[in-house]
Amino acid sequence: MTSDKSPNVKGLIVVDDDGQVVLQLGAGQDQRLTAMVSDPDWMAEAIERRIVPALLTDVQYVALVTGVQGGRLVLFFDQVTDTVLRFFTQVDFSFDIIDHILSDPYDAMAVIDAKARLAFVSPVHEKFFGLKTGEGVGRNVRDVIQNTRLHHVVRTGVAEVGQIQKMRDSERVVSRHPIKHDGMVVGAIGRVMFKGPQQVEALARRINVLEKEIASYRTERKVSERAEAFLKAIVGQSPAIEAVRDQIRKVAPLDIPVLVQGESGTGKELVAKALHALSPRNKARLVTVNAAALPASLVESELFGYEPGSFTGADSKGRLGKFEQADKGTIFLDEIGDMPLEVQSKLLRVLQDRLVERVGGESPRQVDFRLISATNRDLERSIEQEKFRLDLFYRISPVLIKMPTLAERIEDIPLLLEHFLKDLSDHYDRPIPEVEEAVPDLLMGRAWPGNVRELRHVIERAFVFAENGWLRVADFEHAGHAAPPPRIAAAPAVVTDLADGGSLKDVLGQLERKLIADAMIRFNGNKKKVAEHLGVSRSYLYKKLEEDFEA
Ligand SMILES: Nc1ncnc2c1ncn2[C@@H]1O[C@H](COP(=O)(O)OP(=O)(O)OP(=O)(O)O)[C@@H](O)[C@H]1O
Repeated sequence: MTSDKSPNVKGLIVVDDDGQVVLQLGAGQDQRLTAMVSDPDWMAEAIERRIVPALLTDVQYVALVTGVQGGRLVLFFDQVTDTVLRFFTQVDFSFDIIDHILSDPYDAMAVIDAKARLAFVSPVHEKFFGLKTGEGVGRNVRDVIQNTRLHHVVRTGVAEVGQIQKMRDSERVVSRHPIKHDGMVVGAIGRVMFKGPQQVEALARRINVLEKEIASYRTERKVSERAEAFLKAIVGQSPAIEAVRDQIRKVAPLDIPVLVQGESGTGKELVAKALHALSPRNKARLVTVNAAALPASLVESELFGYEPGSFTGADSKGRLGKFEQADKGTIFLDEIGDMPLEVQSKLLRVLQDRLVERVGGESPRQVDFRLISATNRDLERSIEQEKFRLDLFYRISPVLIKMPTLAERIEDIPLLLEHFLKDLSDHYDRPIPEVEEAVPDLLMGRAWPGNVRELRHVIERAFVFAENGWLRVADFEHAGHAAPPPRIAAAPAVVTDLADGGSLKDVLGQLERKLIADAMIRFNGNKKKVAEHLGVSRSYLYKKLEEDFEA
């Protein structure tokens, strides 16, 4: 190194084999350094490490210890950066590391000074160029290394990274860095990063593959988190509901039909959603069909689709049936027990052959779906009464998941209460209320013929009355729900407003009209809210409004 700014030898001390100082030059005359090298412990360590810090209060040196005939030579260098000083202070084998870097058989390296003269060529690089050890040193880099640009780098002070350099008929990917001292370029270092662009391409390909793998793991994780969310949506910790969750986990990955049986409002649809979300078909659709809501005349075209112009009133473009929509996914046939017998026969054929024929179509189409069905009916009884086909029952129910009624898992009510209050607070954009201690007991003490759906409605009505951030027993009374004696269904208070007499059907009809009218007033005619509030479907509400109010 020739620059004044580069580390300089500031002095030296020579000691003989007995440890006596025999020569001192420059900084080596400093008494403190003399005392240091005269200390046998310091010298033993310095011989071992070869490069050691020599720190005085006002100046810091790095000492290099080397053997000479009849003794040792200690050279003192100054202008050492903190990092270098730290390296030599903290690493006992710093000399070995430097030795490794300079002679690493995989690391081809060349160092030039500010005048573009080679100062060092690593052994592997010398071998590559057919040079003997040290042969290139002192020569201009351009005369030794083909297509080098190191001389540019010392001139411009700008690094060049990842460049392809042709040397001796092969290409190498190289990096060239200027080396600065106190802001001045004192030299440059060139290193081979990869043995040829192919190596870089191979690396890029590997990175690509890894990136794709990571992306697919991320998607998988997201899918499984989403799937778990569907399981969590089935709120409850009772053994009965835990058993349902276990069954879902076991059965979901298998491609077999599942029948979910349970009273209305027990969460059958939630089970169907979780089964789909945890199945390998979760990237395709879950298509829900409510068999009870379909008039018999439309069931066929709904399920199997129709060709353009196949019947009056049909969409001129034709329509995909639900089975085709569920291709590669899951079809959920809700209320399957209410399906007319003739449709049951057609469904049976689809389940046997996995072929659907559109209304007005000529050739059947192959579809790939998983079937989940649900019913609140006792299908065995329907079979006895010849309302449901036995062969269809076998087809749809290789796995049967029975939903517990709310009465069978009454201990879940506090959790359900908490869950619905959070949900309602989000929905109505109100804070979650505190719950009076007696409320869970009140809810656990009554009968729930409508199961969780009914519980949700009761909580929602009381929530509307909740004031000052508290949900109290009185709010349930306001909502007309504390009145019935525990677990015995009684006529709601509104019955007293109804006209006396008439058959049970008439009285129930009147009661229904009154409830609908009250709700229409309360929700300003918003039919969606009215249907939700009363726990009926919107189509049922429309039908009732047409029959009873607009006629
Ligand atoms: N375990 C549960 N955790 C949270 N919510 C539930 C649970 N069970 C049911 N619900 C809620 O109760 C309501 C009714 O549930 P769902 O529609 O799944 O019942 P269902 O058994 O399919 O009823 P139906 O036979 O009348 O169609 C929904 O609002 C649902 O979110």
